[in-house]
Amino acid sequence: MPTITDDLLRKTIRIRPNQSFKGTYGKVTLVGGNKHFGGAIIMASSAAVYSGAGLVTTVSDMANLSSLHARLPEAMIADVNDPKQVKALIQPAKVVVIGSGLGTDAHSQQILKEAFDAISPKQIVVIDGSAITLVALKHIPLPKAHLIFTPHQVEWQRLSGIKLADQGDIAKNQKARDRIGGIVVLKSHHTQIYSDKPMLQNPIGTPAQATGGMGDTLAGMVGGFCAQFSNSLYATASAVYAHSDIADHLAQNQYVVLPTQIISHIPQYMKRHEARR
Ligand SMILES: NC(=O)C1=CN([C@@H]2O[C@H](COP(=O)(O)OP(=O)(O)OC[C@H]3O[C@@H](n4cnc5c(N)ncnc54)[C@H](O)[C@@H]3O)[C@@H](O)[C@H]2O)[C@@H](O)CC1
Ligand SMILES: Nc1ncnc2c1ncn2[C@@H]1O[C@H](COP(=O)(O)OP(=O)(O)O)[C@@H](O)[C@H]1O
Ligand SMILES: [Mg+2]
Repeated sequence: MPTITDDLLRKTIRIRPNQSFKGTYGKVTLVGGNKHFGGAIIMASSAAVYSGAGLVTTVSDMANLSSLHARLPEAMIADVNDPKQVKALIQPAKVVVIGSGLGTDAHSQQILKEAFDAISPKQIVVIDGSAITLVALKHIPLPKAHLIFTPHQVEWQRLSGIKLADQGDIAKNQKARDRIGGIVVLKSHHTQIYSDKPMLQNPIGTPAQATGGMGDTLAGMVGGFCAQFSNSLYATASAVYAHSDIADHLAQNQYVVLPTQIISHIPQYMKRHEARR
């Protein structure tokens, strides 16, 4: 079973060419954050910006407008309750991250459907949190695109039908991924990444990461890495590894590692692990 090492980061994180501009590094649109879960979409959006995405737009409930602007002035924001804006901001994105803090009520369901309708086949779509739950429980059809699912174990149980106790069975998980398609980041204390290639195992990470918002942060990182680096599987695996490696480092001196602390360390970490000249 292949394990991810920091070699993969050096192959994935390219040196930025001098002749480049924000457009070179990909547009990411994030959709999520209802009135109660604003923090989730703020963390995901911050993780995308701090991972180096060229242009980040957050489509969220307007209740989150001032907190998002105050914490992350780099991001643009649009109203998730305006279907025209949802469509207009999804269409030009290279990567769409959807679901972090979206919620699962009827209104969230409507937003997810509108967002999926706006997606086109060349786009990369990171499906996280509430979006996974809605797809699984409300049978919302998936868009035709390059899909990356980031379920925790309960979300994977909902999506795949595989009970938590059986999720140690790699063949079973692989079979479910083959049925669903795309890339599946099955998050746990040792996250596994399923795709049409052999499963990639993340060998690192710490229980200091077991705190709310940790997965929202990973979803934003996956979005940011996929916006910039050409191989989506390697970009995803690199984001997973970097997320855990930063956490491991901080956990040497901390009982718990906060998602926002991981976010603030991403730019320095990426510099230390970029491709060698
Ligand atoms: N600050 C925020 O705004 C936050 C918002 N969040 C959002 O809240 C929404 C619901 O997500 P949740 O994951 O809380 O709710 P879910 O209903 O999807 O699943 C969580 C439930 O499963 C249980 N569980 C058992 N084993 C687990 C495992 N291995 N991993 C994870 N959960 C396990 C948990 O204890 C909990 O009862 C998502 O949209 C998410 O993005 C959360 O990320 C928390 C932080
Ligand atoms: N014990 C642990 N060891 C390593 N990583 C962990 C541990 N517990 C949680 N994590 C990581 O934290 C994240 C939790 O994701 P998730 O449950 O979706 O969080 P949230 O939705 O609250 O943001 C995943 O990336 C998971 O791998
Ligand atoms: Mg989550």
